[in-house]
Amino acid sequence: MFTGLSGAGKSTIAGRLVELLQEAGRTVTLLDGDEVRTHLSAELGFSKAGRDANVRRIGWVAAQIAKHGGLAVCAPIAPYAATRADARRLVEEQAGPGSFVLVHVATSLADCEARDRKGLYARARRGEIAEFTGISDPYEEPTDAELTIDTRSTSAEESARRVLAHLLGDR
Ligand SMILES: Nc1ncnc2c1ncn2[C@@H]1O[C@H](COP(=O)(O)OS(=O)(=O)O)[C@@H](OP(=O)(O)O)[C@H]1O
Ligand SMILES: Nc1ncnc2c1ncn2[C@@H]1O[C@H](COP(=O)(O)OP(=O)(O)O)[C@@H](O)[C@H]1O
Repeated sequence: MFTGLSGAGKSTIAGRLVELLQEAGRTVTLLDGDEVRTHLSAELGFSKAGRDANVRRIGWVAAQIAKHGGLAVCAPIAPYAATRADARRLVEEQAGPGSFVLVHVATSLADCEARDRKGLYARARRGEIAEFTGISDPYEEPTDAELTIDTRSTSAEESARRVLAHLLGDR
């Protein structure tokens, strides 16, 4: 599971990771934040309860996939440590210790805001989006990530290859 602020680079790195896994002959399911919000969590908002339910659903689906030997790559913001821990527990209960890998895409708020690819930070600063992660809603930095990625010094390609190496056991 990737975690990080909006615009940190989760989807970009996760998308490339999926391609690399497929090239390595692995079957992989991508549970991207935006797609999950459209298909699995359409009725949920961005309150703490909404986010928790969303991330637990992702964890549950990933656990089912992992249980049957598949690989799920997930890329939600997942701002709450306890909820990420729930997802970890759900997956490890089904697929064993070490089967859940947390990747913190640790792009700073200042950098995400400078990119502001979707214009969401500007809207959040104007008060047009309530409860926006990093602006008016919390992001709890992980202390239990298996990998931490600094996108200032690591390209998306290199980041995806680092995660791939970790997943394929080349640690
Ligand atoms: N209030 C608020 N806060 C944060 N993000 C918001 C909000 N409203 C809409 N969006 C858009 O929703 C995307 C994040 O959804 P997630 O499902 O990943 O969030 S969470 O894990 O449930 O917290 C996020 O997408 P990414 O930019 O890809 O992370 C935003 O585009
Ligand atoms: N080193 C990097 N790794 C990942 N994305 C990067 C990097 N440098 C710049 N970017 C850009 O940052 C943006 C990240 O957007 P996205 O992947 O949708 O983030 P998220 O899914 O975390 O919201 C993209 O436009 C991407 O091209």
